[in-house]
Amino acid sequence: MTTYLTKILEHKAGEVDVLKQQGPAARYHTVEKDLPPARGFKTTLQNSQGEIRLIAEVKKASPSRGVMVENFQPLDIARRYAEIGASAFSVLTDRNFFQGANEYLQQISAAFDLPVLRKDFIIDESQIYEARLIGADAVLLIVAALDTVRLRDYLQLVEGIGLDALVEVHDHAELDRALDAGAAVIGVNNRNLNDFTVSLDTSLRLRPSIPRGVVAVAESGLKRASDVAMMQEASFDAVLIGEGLLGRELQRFTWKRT
Ligand SMILES: O=C(O)c1ccccc1NCC(=O)[C@H](O)[C@H](O)COP(=O)(O)O
Repeated sequence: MTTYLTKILEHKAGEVDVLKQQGPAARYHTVEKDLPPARGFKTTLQNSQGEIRLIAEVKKASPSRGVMVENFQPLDIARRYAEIGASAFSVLTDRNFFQGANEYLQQISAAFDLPVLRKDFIIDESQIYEARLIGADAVLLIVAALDTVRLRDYLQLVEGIGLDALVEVHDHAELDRALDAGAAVIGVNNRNLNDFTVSLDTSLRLRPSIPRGVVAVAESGLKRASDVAMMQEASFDAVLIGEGLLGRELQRFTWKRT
């Protein structure tokens, strides 16, 4: 069965063929010593002492919602999110499905001193090198998109080049694979990437199986202060929010930064 995630990954494979020809790994090894150290995405979110942290997603459009922000000004949006107390940014770099761009990440990384997550569909190590080169401090690894060997290899590569990984899961089987591979930051995505249905119960169901010492992030579908309070009550360290931050309620929430 061709699922929506499969459709995204097939398209991504074509992009990766082009990217590989640009040789991001070789470029990385040439400039490695001149790159600034990555800002700690994991360390920013861990030891949250019961105060849930915000990873604010700069998001123009999505497959489930279409265009959400007309006249999209990523730096203005990021400034607003920094002002309300975001601890880190998530920036979509996928052009085809999310109207994101590497340039948005580069601009935000250069302008703010908060860690930046590259939110994309990683299926090849060239994308991890590219993330480092454009100023990302962390990358998203979606367990549903990677076999066990690649998940482990990519986690090692991410760590080897000084980044962190947010390892995304949707169910217990994926969580087991993520933990076996050595994930230190787990994101539970409440959105089913195939039919786009959202259930906050996904986070609540999986949270007890995420061990102490592993940073736990609840992702997607959080719209109200009560949703955030529920995730804090369930002992999540952080929430990752895109669409919900476009509304006033979550912009007025008292976000605590480390
Ligand atoms: O957002 C979508 O429609 C989507 C569809 C298919 C795959 C991924 C998708 N979103 C990526 C994300 O992980 C979200 O942008 C992120 O978790 C924030 O979600 P939200 O707060 O609901 O905007």
